[in-house]
Amino acid sequence: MALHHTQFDTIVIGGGQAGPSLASKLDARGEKVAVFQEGPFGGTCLNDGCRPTKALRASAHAAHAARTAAPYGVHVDGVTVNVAEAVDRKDSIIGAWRDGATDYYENHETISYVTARARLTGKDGDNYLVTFGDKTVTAPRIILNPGARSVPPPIEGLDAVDFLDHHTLLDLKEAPGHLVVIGGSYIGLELGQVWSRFGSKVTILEHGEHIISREDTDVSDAIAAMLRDEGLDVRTGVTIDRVEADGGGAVVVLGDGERLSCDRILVAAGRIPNSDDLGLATVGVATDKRGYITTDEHFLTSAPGIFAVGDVNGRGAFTHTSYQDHEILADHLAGGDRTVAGRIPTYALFTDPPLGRVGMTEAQARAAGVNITVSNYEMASVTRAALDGITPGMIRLVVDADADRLVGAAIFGLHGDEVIQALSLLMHVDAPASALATWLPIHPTVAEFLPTIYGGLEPA
Ligand SMILES: Cc1cc2nc3c(=O)[nH]c(=O)nc-3n(C[C@H](O)[C@H](O)[C@H](O)COP(=O)(O)OP(=O)(O)OC[C@H]3O[C@@H](n4cnc5c(N)ncnc54)[C@H](O)[C@@H]3O)c2cc1C
Ligand SMILES: NC(=O)c1ccc[n+]([C@@H]2O[C@H](COP(=O)([O-])OP(=O)(O)OC[C@H]3O[C@@H](n4cnc5c(N)ncnc54)[C@H](O)[C@@H]3O)[C@@H](O)[C@H]2O)c1
Repeated sequence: MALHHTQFDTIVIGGGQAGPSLASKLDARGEKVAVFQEGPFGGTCLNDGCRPTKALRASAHAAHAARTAAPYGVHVDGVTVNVAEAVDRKDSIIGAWRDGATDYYENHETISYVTARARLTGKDGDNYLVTFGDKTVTAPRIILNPGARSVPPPIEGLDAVDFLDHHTLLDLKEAPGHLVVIGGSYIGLELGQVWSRFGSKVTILEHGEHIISREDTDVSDAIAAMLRDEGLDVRTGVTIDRVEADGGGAVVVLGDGERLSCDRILVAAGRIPNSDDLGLATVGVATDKRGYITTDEHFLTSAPGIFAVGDVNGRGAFTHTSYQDHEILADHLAGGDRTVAGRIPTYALFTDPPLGRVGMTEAQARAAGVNITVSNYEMASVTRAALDGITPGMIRLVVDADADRLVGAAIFGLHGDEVIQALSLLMHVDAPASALATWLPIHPTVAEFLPTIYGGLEPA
């Protein structure tokens, strides 16, 4: 920790995926900047989110590839997973990144990087007061990047058992015999599949009618089918009545009376913004009814000079949206004209194979009154998928027929997280959807089928 001043030009509260990079840019412009970060450098993404989960996903992929190698003429006997070694691998990759960045910020000659929880405590003239421990520092500009946190749903008895979340699950040294996952969305599906491949029996309990419910229902159902084929017990429309402690494990009692005995429970039932303990009321920063800080298209809150970036502003819940928030705000503070208006949503669900998404679902486009044409294609008919032997999935293009513009796409299957980005770029540069018809992709790749799929558009 190095507090170089007590009066700053900018104070960043929360070291998520936007704050430290903003601090570096403002520091490079000669500003006096402080960053307050509670917990390890790198926030959720680096420590218990995107990256450690993908490191373990890679171990799970290796196990799955070995177990299913026989049809390729490759015979691997007795595949076992040493979870402790997979976790060590994850820790060594993440630790190297975290240690390097921590060292950089903690020993920075001009940026004050402080490992502490900070709160807004009022205003003195043009300066906001920021308190940590028994100290107070001040600045006329505040950037809030405190992220979000997972919360357990209100299920009777859940608090009485030692349930896991995405943080504690990542450090298990052995796969639980039976892992029950509450919530069938990003976290539950990705981590449920990883632990199934590590050897756990996995049951996913989703109370909605479909898993990953923001997607078109046939896409959700295709993902559920893929997971069930792999041996996961994926249940939808489930009500959990209560949880009972049972020795070291638990019994999950469902609404229909079924009693599911399990060794551990993973709670993956949603996240809320970390806006409740920032002292927002002391300075007049408004939130919506779900606790997201309301901002304009430059991330300015209702208080002059206070900006909110990352998950806490409700304009995205991904590392790439938070990182882009930093780019937009840095540009704005330097007098540029970038805004968040018109940002096209894009993300992936990292099951294996993954779902890549951009723009609207078919259902959303229809609800928005767009005159759509739609084309669907089975991944099993894609040459590369057949060659690689990874055939679950589908590709969907949704086009505004009047404007000749792609309004959304879903690619569930091999390389879906990468191929979708060609379509995301097409939308970003506002190119005609018909450009796909004359595009020259590489053979044999998944993307090479996009012109063919474009040719199959029909009114929907
Ligand atoms: C299991 C999991 C997997 C994920 N996988 C992906 C993925 O594959 N791809 C993707 O794009 N996104 C993924 N996400 C989402 C992604 O992690 C977040 O959207 C991303 O980290 C952006 O967060 P942020 O910048 O808002 O802040 P965060 O990264 O959440 O960091 C905020 C930091 O601020 C600190 N803080 C909070 N309040 C204070 C305070 N008062 N004082 C000081 N410090 C404070 C917090 O302790 C935290 O360390 C995943 C999330 C989880 C949980
Ligand atoms: N691939 C990625 O980029 C990635 C990966 C992980 C997390 N994230 C981010 O983290 C956020 C949170 O992810 P998440 O999966 O925890 O939450 P989510 O909000 O996406 O989904 C929570 C799920 O839990 C279900 N649920 C809630 N209460 C339940 C109950 N009592 N019983 C059964 N089911 C219940 C909901 O119906 C929903 O399907 C996401 O919005 C995403 O932005 C992103």
